[in-house]
Amino acid sequence: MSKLPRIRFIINPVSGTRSKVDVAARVKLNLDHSKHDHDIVYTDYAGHATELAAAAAADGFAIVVAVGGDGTVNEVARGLLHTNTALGILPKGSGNGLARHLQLPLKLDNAIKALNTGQISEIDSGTINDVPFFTTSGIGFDAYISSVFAGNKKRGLKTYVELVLKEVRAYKHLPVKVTINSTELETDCFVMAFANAAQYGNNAYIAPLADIRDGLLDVCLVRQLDFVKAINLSYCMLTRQLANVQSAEYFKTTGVHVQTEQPMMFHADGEYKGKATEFEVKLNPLSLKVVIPS
Ligand SMILES: Nc1ncnc2c1ncn2[C@@H]1O[C@H](COP(=O)(O)OP(=O)(O)OP(=O)(O)O)[C@@H](O)[C@H]1O
Repeated sequence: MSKLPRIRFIINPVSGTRSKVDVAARVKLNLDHSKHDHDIVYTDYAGHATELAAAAAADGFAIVVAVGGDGTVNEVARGLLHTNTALGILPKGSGNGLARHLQLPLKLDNAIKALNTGQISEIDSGTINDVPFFTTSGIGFDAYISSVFAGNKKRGLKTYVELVLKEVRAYKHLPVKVTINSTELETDCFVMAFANAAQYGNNAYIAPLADIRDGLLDVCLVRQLDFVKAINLSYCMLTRQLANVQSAEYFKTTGVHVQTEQPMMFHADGEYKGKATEFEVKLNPLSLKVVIPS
């Protein structure tokens, strides 16, 4: 029997904005079969990828590759947390936040080839109310946008930008009580982002200084937003700069507690997760192995 390290590809057949390519055929063509054995499985329903990934980890697979968007990456990564099995990514979504942060190739053939020569590294992960995230989570406007985006049949960056521009004027900040680095803060909150990676995806940098291996969350708080601040913040996000202090404030911390009077929406890696009046956000240092380009 072959003793080669094994790779499992988990394909979400419903993810991606691009035309449906035959991933199995491209894997056959580009994977170095002298280095790895592989198999390919497909998800049948939302949440299935976590079960498939956890089963692969328990079975001793060296690498499990998420083939899909950030939702699929999140589900696969959850199944691999605190195991010896590393996460690989063939990015097929519209944002591809973790793939971009880790500087993985975005083109399918190149992403497969990168697995042949990649090295294993460890990254932090976070939880918001016990829901794991790997790039960002957040409460307020960005969660509201993910809730609207989730019900939108059209995907992609253009749809997303149109949606943000349409909703940003109507959305209202809410009062929150935040405990961060032992300091209590009573403030308005338009959006509070908890960043493990620097970007949401699509090279939109909500926390330009975030380091995915530093054991810390980068918190970005936007208390209120008007038109001028929105322009400043958007410009800074797209040029990877910190926004001025009138627009946004940044904190580094191992955890955050937030209490609100009115229920606020929250998201994990861009997936809407519901509403709550209390949020416990935590960081789990070096809790996930990943394959990165060597
Ligand atoms: N077989 C399936 N049928 C229906 N939904 C699925 C299936 N497999 C996975 N899903 C769900 O599909 C959702 C979307 O997946 P994903 O985020 O990877 O793709 P995407 O939405 O096209 O990408 P992006 O979020 O980058 O735009 C996930 O929430 C996942 O739970």
